[in-house]
Amino acid sequence: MTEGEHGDPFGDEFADALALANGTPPGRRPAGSGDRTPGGAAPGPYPVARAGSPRPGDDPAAGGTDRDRPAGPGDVRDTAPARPGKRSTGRSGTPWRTARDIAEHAVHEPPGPGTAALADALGRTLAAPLTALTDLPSFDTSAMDGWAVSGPGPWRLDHAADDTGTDPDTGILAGHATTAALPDGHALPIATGARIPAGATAVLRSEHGEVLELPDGRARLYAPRPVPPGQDIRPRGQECRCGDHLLPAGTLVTPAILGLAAAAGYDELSVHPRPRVEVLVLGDELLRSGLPEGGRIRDALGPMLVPWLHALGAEAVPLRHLGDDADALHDALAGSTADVVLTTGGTASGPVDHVHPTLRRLGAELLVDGVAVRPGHPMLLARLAPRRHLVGLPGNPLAAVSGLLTLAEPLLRTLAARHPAAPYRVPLAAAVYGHPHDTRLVPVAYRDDDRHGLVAAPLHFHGPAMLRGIAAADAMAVVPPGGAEPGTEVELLELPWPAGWSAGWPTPDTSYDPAAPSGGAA
Ligand SMILES: Nc1nc2c(c(=O)[nH]1)N[C@H]1C(S)=C(S)[C@@H](COP(=O)(O)OP(=O)(O)OC[C@H]3O[C@@H](n4cnc5c(N)ncnc54)[C@H](O)[C@@H]3O)O[C@H]1N2
Ligand code: MOO
Repeated sequence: MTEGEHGDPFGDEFADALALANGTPPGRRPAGSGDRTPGGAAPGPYPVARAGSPRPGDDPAAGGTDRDRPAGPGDVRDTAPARPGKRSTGRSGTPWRTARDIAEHAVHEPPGPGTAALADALGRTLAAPLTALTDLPSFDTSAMDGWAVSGPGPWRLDHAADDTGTDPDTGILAGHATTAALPDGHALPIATGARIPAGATAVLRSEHGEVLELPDGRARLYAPRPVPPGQDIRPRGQECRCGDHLLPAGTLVTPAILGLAAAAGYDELSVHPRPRVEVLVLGDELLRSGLPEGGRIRDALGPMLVPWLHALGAEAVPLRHLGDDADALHDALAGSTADVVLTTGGTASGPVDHVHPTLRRLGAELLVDGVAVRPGHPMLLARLAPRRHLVGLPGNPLAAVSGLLTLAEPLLRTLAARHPAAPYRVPLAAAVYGHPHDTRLVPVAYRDDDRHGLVAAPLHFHGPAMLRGIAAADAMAVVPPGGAEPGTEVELLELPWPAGWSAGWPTPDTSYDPAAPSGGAA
């Protein structure tokens, strides 16, 4: 870790804290690490102000007053030339909450709803209330294996089989029904889930009844104690009546909801479509397989982002690796039909960081250009066209996660018509150093604490280029500028793994193919 990596030489304390977190000795800086402006600008404590108008993101209204308006060349508010060292990636930037708010409101509403077969509805949002299409249960149902009995016992067991073919020995099975009414003083074997015959007043569990053979050769059923009327009968409509509202529009479809919908008679559901996201991975240095070698490294973001996006309710079209090719990026952005394009890398001001210049070339409107958050401050949000947006994630992997949670999640949430997660605050198990001015997002894991109950323990290995911390995390803690003491309640951004489960793993790219020779595609 160098301060250059964070792009913001805020003094020893913060640099040292980060150095500690990243396992490097604090207080020692590599020679020249203050020289973070390749153009030779003095490494002063404050970033050089950007040429042109103020950042639109500094004003919450700036990104929200003319939403969905087509972008035109005159919309480009970032007029600074994309020369290394000239564009600031330092302290300034849209405040973290404002950035999330701009992303959430970058589109007014989700695309119109459609219908989806039950299995395809998983992870989408109900566009209409779920209303019962039937009573549940739809008939009086036996809750236990035993006997349907009529009136007080003992009961005769010689009730004749009826014309539906009910076997007097097995009785009424689930999925079957008898049309004959059970006379008072009679009993008939019945299985859990079977329809209660007319005339039955209760069900006697098999373990509670005793069948005795009388001298006359006929069998009688005895119960050790009186059987209250209605015992172990689930009456029709106990859970709901046909027409009852089961769930409101806007509910995220989980596996449990699929079960309820099927029980209530649905074959398909009215849901909002998943927003389509195209992931463009930038960087010539990236390998798609094998071990890092010759200065090249593995692409860690492609494998992570596609399923993560799916968990956020989006559908990722097959991702593309574009290298550091400005024209390829231009053509990909110009030709994309996705609701959201997600780029990784190339957001800073290095010689092959093509995102800003390409957005200018396309006349895109920058809604957020840099966020006051660590890691990930060079992240950006741009409008390519009405209802088509680009989220630029920084290349450092944890910085990319930060951009995903800060900008992509709120935008996709609106597009997928999902509700925001309820605000969630948990005390910190240990102190977390703060940035002097910026919000920090820090991976945490839940622990049980004698004093505070559930606490969030900050994890090591949370440097911007590291994924080891987030891989072990339950959530990202939102640490305000200045840091937080142990026991301070901090807001948590939960990771979408439980939601991801409900959102339909595996993703289409990784779906199990029983015909595949290996027993399933990786
Ligand atoms: N002069 C300055 N340089 C940088 C600043 C700054 O303020 N001034 N900010 C730093 C910060 S903070 C970040 S974060 C990065 C953002 O850089 P880019 O978005 O342009 O990303 P790249 O330069 O392409 O890559 C950065 C880093 O991440 C690695 N990377 C990229 N993609 C992947 C991937 N798919 N999987 C794994 N690793 C990836 C890449 O190899 C680089 O090591 O800029 C700093 N620079
Ligand atoms: O290295 Mo940076 O702060 O985006 O993570």
